[in-house]
This record gives sequence, C-alpha cells and structure tokens, in this order.
Amino acid sequence: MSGGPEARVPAGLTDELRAAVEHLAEAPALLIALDFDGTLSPLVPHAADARPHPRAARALVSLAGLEGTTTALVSGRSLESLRHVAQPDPRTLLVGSHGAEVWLGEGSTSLTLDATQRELLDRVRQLLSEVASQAPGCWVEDKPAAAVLHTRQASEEDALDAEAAARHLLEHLSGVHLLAGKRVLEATVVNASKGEALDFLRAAYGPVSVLYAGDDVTDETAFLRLDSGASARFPDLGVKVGDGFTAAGFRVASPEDVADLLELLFTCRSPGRGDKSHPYLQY
Ligand SMILES: O=P(O)(O)OC[C@H]1O[C@H](O[C@H]2O[C@H](CO)[C@@H](O)[C@H](O)[C@H]2O)[C@H](O)[C@@H](O)[C@@H]1O
Repeated sequence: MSGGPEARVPAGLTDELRAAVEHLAEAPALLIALDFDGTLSPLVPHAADARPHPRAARALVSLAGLEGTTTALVSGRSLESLRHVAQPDPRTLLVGSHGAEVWLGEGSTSLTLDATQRELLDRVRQLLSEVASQAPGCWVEDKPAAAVLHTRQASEEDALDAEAAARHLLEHLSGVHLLAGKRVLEATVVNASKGEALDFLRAAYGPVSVLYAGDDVTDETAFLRLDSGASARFPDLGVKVGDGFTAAGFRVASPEDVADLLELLFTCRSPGRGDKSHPYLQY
C-alpha cells in the first residue's frame, strides 16, 4: 500500500490506488464519505471563502446519481456553514460539527443543547473572543455546539501564543472538549467524532464497502473505523490527503488528486463505462 503512518506523499494517484479504486467501483453498495476542508476544497485563509474543487464537486454529483451509491460529506463545519460553502447535491447526506449534527434528508432532527451546555458554550465563546481580541489575525467562528479559534491569518508566533492562552483557559473546564485542527483550536460542548458518524451512516445505509477521504487529525477516527482487511471481498478504502500521521491505507497530495480519484471512480462505476466519449475518460 502507498499509505502508511508517515509515508511520503506521492504525486497523483499511484498505480496501487488506481487499482484499489477500480476494484471498489465494483462494490454492489458503496458509501462515499468525504471530509470537506482540505479534501474536497483547498484550504483558504478565511473559512467562508472555501469552495469545493470544481471537478471534484461535479464528480460527486455524478456519483450521487448512480444506483447503489450513497454520498456523504463528513465535516467539522456546522451544517449551515457546510451547506453554504459546499452547495451539496440534495442526495448527498451531511454530517456537521464533527458528527454532532446529522442531516439525512427531510425529517432529520436538529441538534439541541441542554441549559448547562448552552451556558458553557456562552462562556467558551466569551473566553475565546477575549483571546482573539488580543491576538492580531485571530478570529472566532461560532458553531451550534462549539466555538473555534482561527489562527491562519496570524503570524506563527501570535498563533502559538493565542492557542496556548486558549488551552490554558479552557482545558480544565468540565464539559468542554478541545479539538486541534489545521490552524484552528475548537472548543465543543458536545463530544462527537467523525468515526462514530461513519459507524452511524454504515448502520443506516448498509454499504458493502466505504470510501473515506480526509486530511486532518479529526479524520483519523473515521479511518480507524474502516475495514481494509484483505479477507473482505470489497475492502474499505481510506485516503489521507496531504502529509502527517495516518491510519489510512492510501495517500494523495491535494484536493486536485481527490478530484482525479472521484472522476476515476465515476468512470469505472458508471453504466456508460467503455463509452469513449465519456468526459471523465479523457484523463
Ligand atoms: O472537517 P472539515 O470539513 O475539514 O472541517 C474542518 C474545519 O474546517 C474549517 O477550517 C479549515 O478550513 C478553513 C478554510 O479553508 C481554514 O481557513 C482553516 O485554517 C482550516 O482549519 C472550518 O472553519 C472549521 O470550522 C472546521 O472544523
């Protein structure tokens, strides 16, 4: 496998990964679950400006229309923010707030906090806002169950100081869980994980196999839930985007490669396979 905990990031899709995608395309029922920021969308300075890679977005819509194929976005963003930036196809399931919010179509219930959690979240927002107000380039993103300190636009030194100050204020608050991401520190009052969300989607939709792709530390809980065992007829496929430790079996460098991967998957899975005029067969 071309992945491995600290493997070098290959350029493009390796032959091994292509072969695994081609095999996965034959799975009778497939769940395609993708992280958003850094996976479907390149990372950008401000969270509101993120947009999916155009080819990846098109391929995902095409995949969502195939029989036996369930698509899902599994994000740390709130559902509202995820909808805004991703503009997902209505058939695509949405998991937000690292698993605390789930939208499976009409009738899905929304996240509610109890009085203690609401009070705690107000306190967390206040503390993080105080930290951000003293750190040039830092700002706070509000979510239904969390507040996030963003440091991407701050200098390295200001970012480290702000994160340390936030940790100092928050790490001993009972009921608050800290999640470190890429130039973000999130404090949430609901302890959820993408791994649990993936288990939930698997139980609800019963796929024979799962493709999961993600770039951040929070995606590791999902990679750990995959069954990539050689004994399975259609082993799950985990794809880490970028460098850093991972439990995923494969690795690609960027959302551009994710777009290639989704196009390849659609080409191999679509009924029009073999049709030379098919747009995705050109690359
Ligand atoms: O699970 P994800 O879909 O990857 O969401 C993780 C976090 O994504 C957003 O922050 C990240 O993307 C921003 C835009 O590219 C970038 O500026 C920031 O530095 C990244 O950490 C989002 O704002 C967070 O709420 C999500 O938890």
